[in-house]
Amino acid sequence: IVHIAAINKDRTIDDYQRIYNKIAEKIREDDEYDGYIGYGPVLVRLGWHSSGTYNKENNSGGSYGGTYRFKLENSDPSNNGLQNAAQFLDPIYKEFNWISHGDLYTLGAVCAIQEAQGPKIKWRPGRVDLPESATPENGRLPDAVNGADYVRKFYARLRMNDREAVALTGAHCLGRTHLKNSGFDGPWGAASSSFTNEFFINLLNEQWKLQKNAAGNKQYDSPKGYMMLETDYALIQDPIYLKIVKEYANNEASFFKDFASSFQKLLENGIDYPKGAPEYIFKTLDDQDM
Ligand code: HEM
Ligand SMILES: CCOC(=O)c1cnc2ccccc2c1N
Repeated sequence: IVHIAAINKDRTIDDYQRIYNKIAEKIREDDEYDGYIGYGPVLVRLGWHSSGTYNKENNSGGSYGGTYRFKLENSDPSNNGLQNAAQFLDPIYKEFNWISHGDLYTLGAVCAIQEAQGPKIKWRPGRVDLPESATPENGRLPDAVNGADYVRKFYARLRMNDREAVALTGAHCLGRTHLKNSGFDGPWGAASSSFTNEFFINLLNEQWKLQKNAAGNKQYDSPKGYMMLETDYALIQDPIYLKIVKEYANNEASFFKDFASSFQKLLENGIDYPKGAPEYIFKTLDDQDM
């Protein structure tokens, strides 16, 4: 399968910055969502899940076709809760319906990370809405009740190495788990809407206890009300991952640099960009004194 980015010569960075600003202003406006965590984290998860269906073996799945908009994909149990992000983006799409769904989902995630004071993420337009027949089957997104071997193998399918895998999982500094969505619960009170290296610091500093939650699923809980999935905790069980976790816990700049490159790679998996294809770095609302 080959997906070539379609360059729309009529659209400039100003057009996409306008959409970015609309999303960023709406994130500020709709601040009550999920106990005042806000829409940032679930927008990041939508951008990740619409890209995480990629399979390097046959270059299938991924963000290009915007197939999350079809029932088969948005009703995948792995996508429980992402309807909130899709509904958030609906009015933005209605106002700017010249953008493809794949570009919108990924732009929303980049916006959410940058507005959460995370790193600048380079973003390239050109994804094209594909028909429903292009929708990947359910089951391509990762399960949370697994160890390091599973995590390494899963990320390899997305062409990610150990550093990229650890960096990407650092996005779990944002938001929380919801029993009704995934059968996991927490963190309590501590869920954050700022993008930092706190996830790695927590992994190393908290006392973790593996226990069954109210849904009977195993997760690691700490006395201070933090939680980790088994796939999170795997990052300190595996000696290679552990070394990288320590690096990011002690050097937020290194985490930011690796996250920015890994997240762009994740969002662009499966897409061939023609030479000279435009690449944008959007200004935050703060950068624009808005
Ligand atoms: C092995 C890989 C991963 C597993 C098993 C996993 C699993 C999960 C689960 C179970 C949740 C809770 C969903 C809910 O109950 O609402 C969650 C939330 C989240 N995940 Fe992951 N995840 C993984 C990797 C990633 C990656 C690569 C990113 C982004 C780069 C990411 C970003 C997020 C965010 C931002 C949330 C919070 C969403 C919210 O607050 O609504 N995750 N993840
Ligand atoms: C910085 C405090 O948050 C955490 O340590 C943490 C850990 N794992 C997660 C896994 C999925 C979603 C949110 C998660 C989360 N917020």
